[in-house]
Amino acid sequence: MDGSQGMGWHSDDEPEMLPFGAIASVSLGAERKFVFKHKKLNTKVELWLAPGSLLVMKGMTQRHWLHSLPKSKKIKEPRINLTFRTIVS
Ligand SMILES: O=C(O)CCC(=O)C(=O)O
Ligand SMILES: [Fe+2]
Repeated sequence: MDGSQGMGWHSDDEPEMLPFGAIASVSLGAERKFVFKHKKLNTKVELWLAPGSLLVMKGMTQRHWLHSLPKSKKIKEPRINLTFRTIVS
């Protein structure tokens, strides 16, 4: 997807996911901004996900933080994200 698409604020805390399991995210293609927002504190952390980068979210990250991938009209190149999660049944 290019910069016309993004992902709104959420936590990766679906019921089928292993609680507090690590989530690994590989970015390919266009560099995109990724933002964390604390659920209670007025704190944001912004980072750029470069192509080939690996982002690991683990432990209490999903409990305490939301994250989003903001849209950007400036970004015309496509990006692919591969996210690895542990699913429990
Ligand atoms: O595209 C990304 O880097 C993040 C995607 C994401 O947050 C998700 O799939 O839950
Ligand atoms: Fe997510």
